[in-house]
Amino acid sequence: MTNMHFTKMHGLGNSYIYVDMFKQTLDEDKLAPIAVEVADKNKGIGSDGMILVCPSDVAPVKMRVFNNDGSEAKNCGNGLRCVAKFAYEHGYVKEETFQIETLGGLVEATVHVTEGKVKTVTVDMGKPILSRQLIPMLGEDQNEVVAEAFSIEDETFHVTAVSMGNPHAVMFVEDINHATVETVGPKMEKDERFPEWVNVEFVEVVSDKELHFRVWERGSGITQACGTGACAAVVAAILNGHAEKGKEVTVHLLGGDLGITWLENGHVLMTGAAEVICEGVFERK
Ligand SMILES: N[C@@H](CCC[C@H](N)C(=O)O)C(=O)O
Repeated sequence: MTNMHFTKMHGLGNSYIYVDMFKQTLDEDKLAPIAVEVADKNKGIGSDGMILVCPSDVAPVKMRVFNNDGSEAKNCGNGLRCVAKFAYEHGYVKEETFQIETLGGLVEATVHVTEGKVKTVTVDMGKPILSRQLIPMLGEDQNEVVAEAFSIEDETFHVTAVSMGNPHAVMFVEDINHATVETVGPKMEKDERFPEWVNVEFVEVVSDKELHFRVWERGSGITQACGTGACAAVVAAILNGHAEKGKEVTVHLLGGDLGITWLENGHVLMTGAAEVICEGVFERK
């Protein structure tokens, strides 16, 4: 039996088990099974996955993200805000603006602190990747995939593909309350046209400043929120003429709101909450 110290945190209800790798080690080949184990709501702690807060050679801290099926992702928006809070409140960084290494590259986080506690975090998520090959998505070779017809069984959807370090397929719907997240989500997630699978987002445009959002996450299914997905949704909204670059868009997710701006310099800024739920020790067999 090995005991693993953890902190459960969430960003708008998108919860992960955070493990402080500054203070403990886990075998590399055990990471995927541990993520599945801790995420289990009946026999584990219950979460959308596991996030390792690790030392880095190129930044004060590095994030590694595992979905609740054990697959590793290159990025996680809600995770980045929680890692920023964790690193700042544990004294691994002293500045309020610092870099975080992800498998998708470096991002910059700014923590907003009240009475010594981080309440919200702004992350410069970098530039979205729009090239079909880099999403990656198969199909006729045009550089960007904007409102491309995509048939599943006898239904046709219009997909805009955006990578925020991880792949997203965004679709605009008339009424978010009737979005077919549970049925279309898993089919599109593992469709062979997405060789690395994909996060699937359903978005209702309220105005050029407001979107409603639901997600089927690759490797985790329905979650309350997806930070990278919300960034992808705003980029897709702008590419489809529903919103404007340089102006903040409020994205309403099941678990709360995110403020997202696709800046004129190409970077995407995301601001939202990060919260601790509990800390404890997980007894591993
Ligand atoms: N919840 C996340 C994204 C987590 C990874 C994703 N499921 C993937 O496999 O790419 C977020 O807040 O961005």
